[in-house]
Amino acid sequence: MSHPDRLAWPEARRRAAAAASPLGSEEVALDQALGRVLRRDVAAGIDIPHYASAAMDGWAVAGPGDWQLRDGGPLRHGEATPIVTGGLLPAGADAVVRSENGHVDGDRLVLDRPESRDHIRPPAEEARSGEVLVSAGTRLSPAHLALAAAATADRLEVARQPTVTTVFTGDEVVLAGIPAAGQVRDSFGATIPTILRMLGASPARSLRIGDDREATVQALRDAGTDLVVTTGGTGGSHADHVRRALDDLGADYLVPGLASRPGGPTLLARIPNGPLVLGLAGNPLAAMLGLLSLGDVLIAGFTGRAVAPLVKVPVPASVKRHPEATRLVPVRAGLDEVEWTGAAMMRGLAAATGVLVVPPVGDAEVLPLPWA
Ligand SMILES: Nc1nc2c(c(=O)[nH]1)N[C@H]1C(S)=C(S)[C@@H](COP(=O)(O)OP(=O)(O)OC[C@H]3O[C@@H](n4cnc5c(N)ncnc54)[C@H](O)[C@@H]3O)O[C@H]1N2
Ligand code: MOO
Repeated sequence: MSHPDRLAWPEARRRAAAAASPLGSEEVALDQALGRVLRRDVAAGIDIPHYASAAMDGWAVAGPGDWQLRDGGPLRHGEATPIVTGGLLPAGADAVVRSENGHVDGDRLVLDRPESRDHIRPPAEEARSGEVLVSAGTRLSPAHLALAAAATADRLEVARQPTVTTVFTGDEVVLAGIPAAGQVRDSFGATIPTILRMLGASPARSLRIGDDREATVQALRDAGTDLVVTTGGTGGSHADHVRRALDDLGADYLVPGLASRPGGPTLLARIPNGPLVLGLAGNPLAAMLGLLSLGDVLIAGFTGRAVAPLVKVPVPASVKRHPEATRLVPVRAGLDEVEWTGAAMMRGLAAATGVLVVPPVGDAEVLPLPWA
């Protein structure tokens, strides 16, 4: 069994970010692309907008008022025609008068108040045909999809998502009802696959195993997915088998442990000719923060997603540093540390909107929560 050195948090994140390479891509319809990582730039297929239109309901006019009303264009100097927002501006029009700023008198349009602007949306105001509007590497939001539709895209080339097996260990874990003394209710079955999906992976299978070396070896060896995420069993006790099983399988440790509090036992390893394994501690807060620390950048590597640098902030006076380890501190919006942040507690993280990453020296960084 290995006796791992714990890596500094930023170095562990760098190793996790470099651990996987993009898996390849597939084409999906726009309405299937939310949350996927774009692999080919989306360029405007036409000028956006591609015709001059009215920005307000009212009349398209040519020249200064008053105007002779007519039904449709083209307009000559001194003529006007009704138009609605988004309507094609008739040839000859040089402005739109809003309906509330003019009135019709017989066959004339009379201006009641001068307009401060022309209320015309000119062609190509937003983008020129061919201009790149969404870059490869972007995780697609609803706004990106609406923009891609305006750019006339029908299908998008997106990254294949890494498949994940989750392996939850622990003889003492129960799934329902009142746990007996010595048992705990499961914190992970309903949450970790969902978080993995939020981070851009495709959870394929969940297994539950007892504290058993052979069962752990088998679960890791037979997973058949790009990634395996385990919980519990990362320690050195007689009941902890994740490291022993990885050693049995000849795994290489990319992150043997993390110099963080909590989440110290978090590991990342590669099984030869097999999956990457992200081993999370059993303590619920430690597991969640280990997953957010390394899982996000790891999945970004599998999908080619660009990772934005974390926002740096001074360490608030109220937040204590740890002399050797990076503290992972659940905080509210104003960077106030929440209560109940013991490694086995969930009450603090449930109240938090982010995690402050507090190194032994230097500025802190803010790790966003994917659900906040
Ligand atoms: N002698 C030492 N003991 C411990 C050390 C140490 O350095 N020396 N490290 C502590 C730290 S830090 C952590 S974190 C844990 C790591 O534990 P494991 O990853 O081996 O996890 P387990 O021992 O299996 O479980 C720990 C804890 O978590 C509970 N658990 C496990 N699964 C679930 C689940 N699905 N839902 C809710 N809670 C779960 C489990 O019942 C234990 O209470 O080790 C410390 N000990
Ligand atoms: O690393 Mo443990 O995570 O503090 O409970």
